[in-house]
Amino acid sequence: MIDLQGVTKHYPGFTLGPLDLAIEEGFVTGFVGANGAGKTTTIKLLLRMAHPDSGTIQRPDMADIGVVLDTPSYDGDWRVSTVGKALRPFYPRWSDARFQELLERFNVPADRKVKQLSRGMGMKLQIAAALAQGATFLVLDEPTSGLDPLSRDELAEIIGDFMLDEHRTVLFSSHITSDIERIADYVAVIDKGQIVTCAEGSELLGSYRILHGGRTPLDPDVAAEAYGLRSHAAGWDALIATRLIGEIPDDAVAEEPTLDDIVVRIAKGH
Ligand SMILES: Nc1ncnc2c1ncn2[C@@H]1O[C@H](COP(=O)(O)OP(=O)(O)OP(=O)(O)O)[C@@H](O)[C@H]1O
Repeated sequence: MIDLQGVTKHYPGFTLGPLDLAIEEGFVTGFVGANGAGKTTTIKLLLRMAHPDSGTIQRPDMADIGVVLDTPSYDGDWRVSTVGKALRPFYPRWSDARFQELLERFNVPADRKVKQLSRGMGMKLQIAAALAQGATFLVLDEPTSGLDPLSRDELAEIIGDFMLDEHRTVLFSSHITSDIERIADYVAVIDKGQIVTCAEGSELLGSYRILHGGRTPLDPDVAAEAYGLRSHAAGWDALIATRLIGEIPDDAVAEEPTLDDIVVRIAKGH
């Protein structure tokens, strides 16, 4: 349903792609990468907020895509109730009753101005709008940044409810990898404009190891492919693809990385 093939986008000093990314229908895909890796650019291309220089993008109709950004893009002087009225004409399946019901459930005051909403309320307003619109594909760009643990927990619950219908799909970018680990079925890792991997969560963690070595140096061929190799007084450590790890030296130990380890070491490069 959502498929990017050979997509590129050039900005001065940054190139996204060529990028291939398939987002599985019926699942939540988490999108992670360091600052400036290309997450928002990819999301903008998906949402037609930017045009690719090349490649093809298959996505649902815009009426089926619900968008949640870190801050709402509505006019700050609109009242929450005005947001519903303003969006209604653009979405054939829009439901005022559903919008009202969700605002009440999320405790978002209908008479409050958008600019007066807290971060958590702004996020919930956007979700209420996306669900009232009848979206089947939710795209969330950094929705949990600046949110307290309670609001992040509520978002996880809302996404869980949304996913009860097997034809619904979510793409969710975040720097808070614990949120990604909790919510996402698949995780796509982007680095310097390239998708490094996209895999089911536990498969992703299983496909890398943090190797802590002692005095025996890392095999040079493996070292060339290792990420974030660090030398220190007691030896070295690095993130290495599990398939590349042959014989582990006697004085080395392999441990399963966290998603943070993977993002950080990949960003440090070979
Ligand atoms: N409109 C633009 N004009 C020029 N450069 C841009 C534009 N939009 C993004 N970039 C550049 O593209 C690169 C990727 O930015 P992008 O916002 O996609 O990264 P990101 O992974 O979302 O980062 P962050 O986690 O910090 O939000 C950055 O170097 C950024 O400066």
